[in-house]
Amino acid sequence: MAISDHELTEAWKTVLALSRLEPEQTVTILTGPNTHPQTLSTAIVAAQAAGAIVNRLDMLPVNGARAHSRDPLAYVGSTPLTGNAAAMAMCKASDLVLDLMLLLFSPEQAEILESGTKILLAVEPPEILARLVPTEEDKARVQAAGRLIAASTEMRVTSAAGTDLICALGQYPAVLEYGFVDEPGRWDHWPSGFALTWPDEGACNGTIIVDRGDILLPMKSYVAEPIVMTVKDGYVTRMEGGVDAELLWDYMEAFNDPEGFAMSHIGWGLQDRARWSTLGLYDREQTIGMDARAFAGNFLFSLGPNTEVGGERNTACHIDIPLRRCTVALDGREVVREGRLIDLEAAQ
Ligand SMILES: O=c1ccc(O)c[nH]1
Repeated sequence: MAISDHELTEAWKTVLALSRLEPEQTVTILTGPNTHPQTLSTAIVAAQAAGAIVNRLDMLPVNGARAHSRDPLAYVGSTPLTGNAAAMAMCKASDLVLDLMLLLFSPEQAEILESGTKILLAVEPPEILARLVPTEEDKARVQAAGRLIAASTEMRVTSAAGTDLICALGQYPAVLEYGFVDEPGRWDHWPSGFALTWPDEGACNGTIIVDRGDILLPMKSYVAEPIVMTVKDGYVTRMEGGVDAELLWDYMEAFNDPEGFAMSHIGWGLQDRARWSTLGLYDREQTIGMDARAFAGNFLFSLGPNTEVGGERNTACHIDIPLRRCTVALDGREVVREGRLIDLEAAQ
């Protein structure tokens, strides 16, 4: 449902203020063919209102003839910035990049962040951006989860459906997604509201049941028949189930890359303003499904890349699978119980 330019401009002003944008700082807005015009026009107004020097860098699309999905998160790793020294120089010379195109899971994103530039991803439609404007409370909740991840050596995920997954932790940092970029060199995604990390390489084993109603992304489907995934030494080695399982496997095989079957990030949803059911009300191409990734109490796991945390696995195949009704425990301490969030701050 549409929102007004005024409402989205105010939302941008809030997010840029939370991101500590200062007068005279330089903002580069990365755009592409799928950038929403209202998101762009209101970002420009809000960034100028903050006194920033605002540039636009419009990128030509890549990978279109290789990908089997139009979702920008479906085919990752190479972007219009890959091998593009001029565009990289502009991003690195900026204090803040507003990514309205999607660089996520690319070595170029990591390289820009290393220069101290902040990157904020924002590609959801305007009404979802406005509904999920981040807050300091979101940040506090995600940070509390991140502290627990950083202090833990094991994540165990179980469910009545039969999930039983054990992941060793410690090799990789916690990645916090609370929707704004308030530190130099930080990446975040507006909208979001979840914490994640990666299992230690090769140290993730067990069974994951993707049950009825659980979500496959970028398919944007609610699974109708359970998928039984066998995880061995950090890779999904078997997928058994009905047509959902066959469709997923067929899609992943198109990449012809065994690294796409590796476990990627693992974590849980903390956003109580996001809902499991929202995805079902949108056409597939209208959203990348951030409500599905962020709804409070999900267990979100992913397959594919680990470049976000400095890993070498730059596979183009990236699958996100949020599960309901799981229990997630860190060194035995439950953070989600049967799909319901445990309030860490209250429990402390
Ligand atoms: O914000 C995001 C989006 C996709 C993903 O896999 C991780 N975080």
